[in-house]
Amino acid sequence: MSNNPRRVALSVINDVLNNDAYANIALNEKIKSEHLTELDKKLVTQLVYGTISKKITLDWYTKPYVKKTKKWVKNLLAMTVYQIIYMDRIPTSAAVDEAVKIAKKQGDQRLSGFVNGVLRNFTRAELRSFDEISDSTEKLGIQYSMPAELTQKFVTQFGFEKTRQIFKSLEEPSRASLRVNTTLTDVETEFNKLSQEFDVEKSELSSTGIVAKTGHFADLLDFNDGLITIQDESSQLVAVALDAQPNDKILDACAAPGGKTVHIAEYLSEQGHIEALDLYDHKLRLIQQNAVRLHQAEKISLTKLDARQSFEKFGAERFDKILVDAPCSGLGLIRRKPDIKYRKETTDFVNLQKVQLEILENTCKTLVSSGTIVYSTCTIFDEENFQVIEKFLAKHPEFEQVPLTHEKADIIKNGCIMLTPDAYHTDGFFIVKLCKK
Ligand SMILES: C[S@@+](CC[C@H](N)C(=O)[O-])C[C@H]1O[C@@H](n2cnc3c(N)ncnc32)[C@H](O)[C@@H]1O
Repeated sequence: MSNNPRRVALSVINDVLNNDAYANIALNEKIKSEHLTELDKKLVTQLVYGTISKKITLDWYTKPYVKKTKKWVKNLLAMTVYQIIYMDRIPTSAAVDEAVKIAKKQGDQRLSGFVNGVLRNFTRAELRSFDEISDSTEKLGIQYSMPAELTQKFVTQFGFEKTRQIFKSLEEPSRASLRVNTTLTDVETEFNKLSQEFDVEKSELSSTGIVAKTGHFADLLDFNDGLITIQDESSQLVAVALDAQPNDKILDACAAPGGKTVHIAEYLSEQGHIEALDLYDHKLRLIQQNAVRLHQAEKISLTKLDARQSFEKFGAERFDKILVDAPCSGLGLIRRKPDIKYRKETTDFVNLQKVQLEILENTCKTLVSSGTIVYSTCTIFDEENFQVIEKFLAKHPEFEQVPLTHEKADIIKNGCIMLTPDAYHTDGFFIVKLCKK
């Protein structure tokens, strides 16, 4: 018998919002372990991502009726209000009845009465208007479900209007972004093939990129055979910036799951080589899987190593090029991973910057003279981007910045690629290139 999809969704939402689980991992595990029909799997996915991404807004809607209650009850109310407001095909009465049943089963008679009362009050009243909120920054945060501290951070760096544009674009569904492995096929051939089945477009940003509004590309034969891979258009610009030459020896300091490692490898001949590092065995295995699938495994060595030990491991002047695709807050990924915005560690910019600088500091000693470092992050905040580079260059006069260029001039800021998620509907992303004199 199939399990109740709302109960399954609530347990994932509780794990993510109350116990800091990652939404994608918690959801995948639950979907695998519970008996659900294909239709229910879709419903669970929508309830989980919809409720998590709009949690602050949803709580605000029921706030007048809820003084204090348990966290899971608040999550249940939010998930139900999400269905009532955003899912036209679910009748309000069905959403409320299901919530009351869950409250009775997971709590008791009193809690189910409370849930029933709140939801009846909510459905009887007119939907609150955001115009009730007088402070414009607070209003923006509540309207787009962004925590207050983070909203303030966006407004401080980008200004009010740009922040609104970014938040608005984060509400739109993510697109699927593919990269063609040009060592095995060409963009035209893949584009024509994919066009027969999907509504695809060529990427505006990456010459080897193809984008689609929807589609399950990981099930395709060409994905399995390594002719195409899934990679955001922004990430596709990193290997291009590194400009690997066929015989280069390259250090990929923070490599897992290896999306950029395999892309760089595609530029190398048999004489070229990449040392790919990461902290965890299970993550190194992901690089290996990618490398095998894209037919690049012979050019890549995997080492479990803290990149801050690169010099001790590899010695001086060992690499022609280095990629530091640094561990970061990931705040450029909110559209695809909405739970990121609620994580405490994502706004610990001091500690993140410290680690980012330490990685650059150590790896740079392994670079040959005239060698280049590309530093990239999937975040758009200065602390993890421009400030890191300013501090690094201030301490290392032997390095200088190499300005990056792109035919879309609006993605270049101070010689770096800086993609905000609203501009081309990509992840938020940053790339800078440095050269050792
Ligand atoms: C942004 S992700 C890299 C994504 C990867 N370059 C790609 O394109 O698929 C950062 C990676 O750095 C790893 N990492 C974090 N701290 C590290 C360190 N001190 N040394 C090496 N790797 C580290 C993380 O485990 C994570 O896999």
